[in-house]
Amino acid sequence: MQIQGSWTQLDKQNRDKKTVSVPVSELIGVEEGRVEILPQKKVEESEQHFTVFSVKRGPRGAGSAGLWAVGRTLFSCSSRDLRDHWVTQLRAALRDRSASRPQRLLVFINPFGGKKRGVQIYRTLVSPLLELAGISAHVVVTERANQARDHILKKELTGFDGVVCVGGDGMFSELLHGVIGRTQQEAGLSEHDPTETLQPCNLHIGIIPAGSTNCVCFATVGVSDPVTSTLHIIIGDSQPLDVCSVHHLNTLVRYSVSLVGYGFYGDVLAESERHRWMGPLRYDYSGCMVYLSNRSYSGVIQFLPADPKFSSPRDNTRCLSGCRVCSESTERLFPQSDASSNASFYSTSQYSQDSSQSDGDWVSVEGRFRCVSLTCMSSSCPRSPLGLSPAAHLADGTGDLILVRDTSAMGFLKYLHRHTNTQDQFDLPFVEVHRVRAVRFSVPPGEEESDEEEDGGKGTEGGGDRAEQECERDRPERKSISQQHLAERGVERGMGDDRKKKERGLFFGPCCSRAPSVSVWNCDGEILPHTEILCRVHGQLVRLFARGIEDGARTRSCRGGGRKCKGRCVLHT
Ligand SMILES: Nc1ncnc2c1ncn2[C@@H]1O[C@H](COP(=O)(O)OP(=O)(O)OP(=O)(O)O)[C@@H](O)[C@H]1O
Repeated sequence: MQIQGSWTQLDKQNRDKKTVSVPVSELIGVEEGRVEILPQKKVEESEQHFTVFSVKRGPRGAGSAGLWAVGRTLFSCSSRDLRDHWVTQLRAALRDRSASRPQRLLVFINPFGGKKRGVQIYRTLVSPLLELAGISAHVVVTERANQARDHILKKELTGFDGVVCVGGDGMFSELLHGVIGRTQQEAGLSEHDPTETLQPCNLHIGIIPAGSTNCVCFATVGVSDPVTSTLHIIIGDSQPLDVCSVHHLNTLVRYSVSLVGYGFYGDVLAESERHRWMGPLRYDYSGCMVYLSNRSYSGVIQFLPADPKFSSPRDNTRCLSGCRVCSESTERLFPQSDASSNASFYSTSQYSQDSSQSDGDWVSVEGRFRCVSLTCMSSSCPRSPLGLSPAAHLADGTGDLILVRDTSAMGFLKYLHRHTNTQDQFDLPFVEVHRVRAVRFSVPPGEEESDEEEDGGKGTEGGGDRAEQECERDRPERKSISQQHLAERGVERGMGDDRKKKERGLFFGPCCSRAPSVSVWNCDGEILPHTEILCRVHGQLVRLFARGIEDGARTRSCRGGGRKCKGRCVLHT
């Protein structure tokens, strides 16, 4: 049952204005006196006043759904005793009814993420709110890539209720790998075995968006806003999240929550890594260049379909806060009575990379594709508000596999454009979408990249681009994953293979002087070092301090503490 606090606002003539209700679970803190927290802390001592801080939802409307702010309500009492009584009672209510709230957090700040404002964002917006809520934080400002992941994997974490990153999707990925890896180590499980039923992680992950891409935050909260995310952490929201493990020959390559993409999305990432010096603009530039190059790739895709009776990628539903499909999946994924059923569901034979189509359940598709994408969530972002797969679920143990077959340049543009509006991007003859539990990808015999050792401009070092080199000096070890793989694979060499010249669009020819026979995989913004992979979706493997996207129509609008509420309120018991 949700306990509500409600009060009536009074205007200057002490007349009732309106009654405001706030669930106790959405109270942030109570302070004696007249207090302001943001943008700067101001305290005015007063024996008869106290200030209540609570979650305030932003006005409904384009772009603000899901935006939370700090609501501030000033109460005046007839005596100091009465004031103290209220403060004590409210603090006790907060303590008693908030078992899920974190008390101690481990925070990692990437000082180089996005516009390099991570430290400032934490100091000015996050830390004051954590302090108000009585949450203590141990803060690590990272000095190198993968420091946060290694810290979580190796250091003592006793006493922490959650780990938080201040950064972008890359930082989130570090925490994801650290938390999953640590949990499996402690459980004595092998992450490399694709048939293993991994142990769900108890340590919650919080994301304070401060990167150039904050897709995971946007897709799980609905907005990319540091204050909103901090408030979700404070009130101890808990959103389970499916995670896809990517394997190559029985070795874990990476975990992904948003996109494992081959073809267009892989090429855009590879191209953008070469233009890192451009900053966030590089994604637009690379998107245009790769689109103009008009490439498609051969591939064999095998997938294990999810049970269509629970949901489908084209059922026009949205995974919103309190999603029914996800809650029902919890019961299926973690049946109280029979813990072993999960293991048999994912039987060894079904996941063996060597197994053939005779596995029965596996479906096989072969052809030339513009892109092959697997996503465990809608992957909505400000540019694509409904995302790659609008009906995908955050926590139902499935992913959506989107196959875009080779088509004309105009056809592909139509597909891409539909991500930016409400038109159905799957309603095109060259697009198919499947809800799946696992996917295998291989290159047909004879199409493998035969020329990995081909010469010519390998890596970025040889490029001699000064701006790029200066940028890299700012970001020690940043080159370690994607750029290393690019250099090793020779993807940056101009992608040469004259055999494929005839497959280039004539009109767009100048943009793709040489077409490659294979693409690369983009795994949540990192390039994978392998082409042939096996992906498996692990239902509700991690938990975020979030609650999914709130349906604006269903949420209560709390206006307490707004500018018009000058603060004289009467509390109802
Ligand atoms: N101190 C550091 N120096 C260099 N790299 C770091 C540091 N801390 C974290 N990183 C790495 O930087 C990468 C990008 O960070 P993050 O996701 O926070 O920012 P971003 O701006 O969204 O990233 P990108 O520039 O890749 O879009 C992460 O993969 C992380 O591993």
